[in-house]
Amino acid sequence: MIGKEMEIDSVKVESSLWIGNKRYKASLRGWYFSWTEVDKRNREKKTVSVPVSEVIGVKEGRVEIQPRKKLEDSDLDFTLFYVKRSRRGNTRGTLWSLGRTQFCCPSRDVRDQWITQLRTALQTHSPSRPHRLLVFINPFGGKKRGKQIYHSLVSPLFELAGISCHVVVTERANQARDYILKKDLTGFDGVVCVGGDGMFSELLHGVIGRTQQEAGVSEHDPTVMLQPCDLRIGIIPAGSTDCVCFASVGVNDPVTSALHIIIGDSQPLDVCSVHHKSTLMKYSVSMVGYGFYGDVLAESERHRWMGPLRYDYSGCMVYLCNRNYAGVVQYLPADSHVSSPRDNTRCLAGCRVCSESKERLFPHFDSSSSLYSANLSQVSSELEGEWVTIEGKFKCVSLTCMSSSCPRSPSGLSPSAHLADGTVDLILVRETNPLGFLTYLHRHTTTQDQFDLPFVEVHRVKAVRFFLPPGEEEEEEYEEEIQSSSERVSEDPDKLHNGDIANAQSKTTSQHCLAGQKERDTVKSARRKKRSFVCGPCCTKPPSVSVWNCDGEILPHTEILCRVHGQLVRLFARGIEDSTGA
Ligand SMILES: Nc1ncnc2c1ncn2[C@@H]1O[C@H](COP(=O)(O)OP(=O)(O)OP(=O)(O)O)[C@@H](O)[C@H]1O
Repeated sequence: MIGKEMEIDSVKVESSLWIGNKRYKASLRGWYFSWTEVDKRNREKKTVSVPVSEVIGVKEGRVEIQPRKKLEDSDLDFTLFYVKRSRRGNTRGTLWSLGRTQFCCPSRDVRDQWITQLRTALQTHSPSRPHRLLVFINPFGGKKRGKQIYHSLVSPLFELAGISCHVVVTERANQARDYILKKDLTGFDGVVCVGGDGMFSELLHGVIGRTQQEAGVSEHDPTVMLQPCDLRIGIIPAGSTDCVCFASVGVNDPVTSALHIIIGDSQPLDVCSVHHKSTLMKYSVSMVGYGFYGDVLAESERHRWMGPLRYDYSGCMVYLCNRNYAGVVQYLPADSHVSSPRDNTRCLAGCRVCSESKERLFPHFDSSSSLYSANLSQVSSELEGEWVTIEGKFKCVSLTCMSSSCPRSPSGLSPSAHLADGTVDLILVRETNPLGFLTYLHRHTTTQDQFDLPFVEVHRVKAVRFFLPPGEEEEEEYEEEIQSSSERVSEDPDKLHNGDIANAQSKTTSQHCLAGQKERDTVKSARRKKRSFVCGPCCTKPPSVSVWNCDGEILPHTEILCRVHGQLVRLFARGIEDSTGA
């Protein structure tokens, strides 16, 4: 008899269940819920096994949520929703969708026991699932489909999983960042953005800034040990660039990301702080690039009206200019015994290098030393040979905390970079001929090694300084002009940001510092934007100095210090699942 087969303890159930007219032997044992088809002669056939940690929800009756919600109430049925995997095209990652199976039980009692036990198992085996989330939607990101993506694809899944959400549709840039910095966040288990990399960056700055405010840590001190952030960040990709999502999940698919959030995945992420003297400029998780990548961004800003095409156009134009920039790069090498940018490994879900990383300590940093001396010998002697110095002319200098893979470059800027090992990859492309540089760029789109070129070098590092060679320092006059403009801005914040008056209120907080910085950046960027990085018939003297592109934003200074903060934040993700094993 079916009823007698039922055996229950806290997380163990076994009984016959029916799917359609086929009988299955189902069991819930520890971490797995499995069902095996049994034929009329009691022979066992194929087994399906779902980890409890990947169950999205268990509902009474026959339930459908897609394409629209439908419920057929019945005393004998229950519906199980879970993560289903499939491969997507030529990308490395695994696409997740919502799996659904309707089970019919022999009695109502058995049905209720299954539901109770499955829900208990969920609580026991998935303690880090979020219950309440703060969601920010950028209605103008990407193809302007953020609201539609959230309401049609994501919200029904959150509802099914019993997650309650407070949704804010942003009305201006930096609203999400300011909200996180200022408002009461009690009760939220995480923050989620529906948008692109720019929206993610807002959440990143909000979460890091808030955590440091509460811990009484000054973000402007480049030597300080930042406090790791508790609030996890989720990304629902809906932008024109979804690089962070792509590099941490392997695909940019809203449903896959929503399911990772629901099951409470947690992926630590290294963050690079970028300082100029004693001022925090920005945090970066993907790319900080000078030279080619800076020029392309600056040029594309001048052609915003072209839409996404502006990147291709600007890329071609800047390439044709064949510009090189003089600079001094200093770096603090990471331990080369642990990993290297050319070891041909990939940072995948459960990465051993990341999990063994103990790079959160930063033992070599000497806070008393001058960081930005133009006198090279002075800098070297002060740091007693630990920093390596390279001076030369570069096509580009890039730093990347992660592989920075994207659909166009599936392996990314540095294919073997890790998400959370406390290091950053420094890529130096020295002066070369246009064909050589084209080869370098083209290899990003193929499987060929882009570092296997005589003018390219790559180093795994913990910190980088960049400054101009003696005699080519940043213009003081320019600096002063910017300073006085930003002072005027601070006096009258309305002039720059309508409705952003709150920025002027708490002058001592991190929020104010960042907001004030943003305004200074705006003024500086506006000036820099006027400077053309493309030389043509109208360009008399090509600029000798480029700009830094920091995760898609132009930095207002050339001389910077970048420092990695290992595992500073956590995403609702698990790294790229190896699709060959999925
Ligand atoms: N309501 C809004 N109005 C204007 N800008 C906004 C709004 N909400 C967010 N933003 C800003 O828009 C910028 C771009 O947003 P997002 O990254 O979501 O889209 P995107 O299409 O990928 O953008 P981009 O290609 O310019 O990086 C972000 O830097 C964010 O600060």
